[in-house]
Amino acid sequence: MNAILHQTVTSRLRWTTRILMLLLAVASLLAMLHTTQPWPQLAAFAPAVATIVVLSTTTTALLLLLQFKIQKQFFLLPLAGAYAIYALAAITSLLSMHGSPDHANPMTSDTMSNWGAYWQFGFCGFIIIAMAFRKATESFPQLNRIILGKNTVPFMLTPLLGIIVYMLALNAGNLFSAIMSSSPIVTAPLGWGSWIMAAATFVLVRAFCSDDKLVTIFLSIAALSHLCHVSHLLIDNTPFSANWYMAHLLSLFSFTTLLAVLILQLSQFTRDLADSHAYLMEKAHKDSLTGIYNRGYFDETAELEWRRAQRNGTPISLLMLDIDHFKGYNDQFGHVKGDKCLKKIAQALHANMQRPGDFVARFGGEEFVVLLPATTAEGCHAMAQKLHLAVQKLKISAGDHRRVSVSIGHATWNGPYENGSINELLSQADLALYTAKRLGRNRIVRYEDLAHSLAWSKSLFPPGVMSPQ
Ligand SMILES: Nc1nc2c(ncn2[C@@H]2O[C@H](COP(=O)(O)OP(=O)(O)OP(=O)(O)O)[C@@H](O)[C@H]2O)c(=O)[nH]1
Repeated sequence: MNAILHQTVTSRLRWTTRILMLLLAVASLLAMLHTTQPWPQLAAFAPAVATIVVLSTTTTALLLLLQFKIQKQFFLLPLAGAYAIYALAAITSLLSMHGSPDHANPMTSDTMSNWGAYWQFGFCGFIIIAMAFRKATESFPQLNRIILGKNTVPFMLTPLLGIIVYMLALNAGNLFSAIMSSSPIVTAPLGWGSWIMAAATFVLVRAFCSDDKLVTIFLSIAALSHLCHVSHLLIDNTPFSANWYMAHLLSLFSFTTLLAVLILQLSQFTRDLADSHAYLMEKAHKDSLTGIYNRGYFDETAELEWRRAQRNGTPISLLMLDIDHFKGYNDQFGHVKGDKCLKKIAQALHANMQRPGDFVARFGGEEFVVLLPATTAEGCHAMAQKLHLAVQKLKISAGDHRRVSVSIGHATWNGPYENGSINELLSQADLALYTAKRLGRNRIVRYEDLAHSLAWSKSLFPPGVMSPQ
């Protein structure tokens, strides 16, 4: 399957992304010029943004984990960790909103909460780790195999352990109140530390992975949006100011860009999977030479149709066709022409299947089987005549002014179903075919006629050979 994330982007997309990043930076700078300008107060804005961030980061983390499982690329794991950390932080932020929009943010106006600093550092830290792994595995792809071994589980637990230890240390063992605490504890230095971390993340994403892969491009946009977001929060976080709104909008942007690509990737995976499934089903059910259904498909479907007929109490018919003197044809014209002849006959038979449920399959060698659900013996006989004629109409020369012909035997089951099986019906049709061959070929024999002529059948079938009832 083609992984969109690792696809090289077209130069048009590369330039579009560069222009988009430039616009993002310019818009951010312009907004900074109107930092304190008050905007209409939308009380629901901050909770709405926090909710969207929770949903998008959680989904992104889950999709990245899914990608990791499919692609076995180790860097996707810390990347998922980065988004998981942000999801956790956004949930905390959402839970701690007590009517004041201040609490929607990791950083308050002039200070920054411990928790906010933790998530800013965690998010950026994990992205840097992911990029470092990506760079390393580019040069040493075998690293993926080593890392994906037994060490994966402890590695996955590390961020979780870090969060727990941090909370315990912070709040003397009271985990829940540590999560809910939004009181500004740490002052400006952590805010600046956070900004430096965001700036370093952007620079490293660009420097570590200056390739043109889709994942790099979108991570660059996400990292730049995040840097602008942190910058806005740091300058001024007065609720409902232009700056405050901009910071929130940027946070949305930074978390939805990668999500959009991941959703695109998922839809492509689903499409590829459906295509592969359809291709494999086709391969598994079709005969490679003639293109019609194979024996495996017949066995599966005939059993189902038998049970359906049993449930509905309707008749079911079966025809067996065999090309006459095909060995002689092969010997005379060669196997390549023999194959062509088989193909022509198979296609002619297939073209005459008109009712839904009717189908022809290659039973093996130069033998075909036709299943006719809900068809009486008379209907089946009419179908046999039609197929016999269809082969005659092909006018395939068998040499010496002869044409290739087929022998047909058919049988119909009218019940009681509990005393029979599809295999028994198959044996009856086979017996009728055998009789057609014994009687001189190029003809149709119905099993029901055999069954009514017991004396005849006894002479035809010596002891030990299955005879009609
Ligand atoms: N060209 C070709 N020949 C095949 C294929 N499958 C089976 N055959 C040939 O079909 C012939 C079947 O021969 P037999 O079973 O003796 O039957 P027949 O010569 O048709 O004689 P009757 O059925 O009694 O009329 C053999 O020569 C097989 O090699 C195939 O896929 N391609």
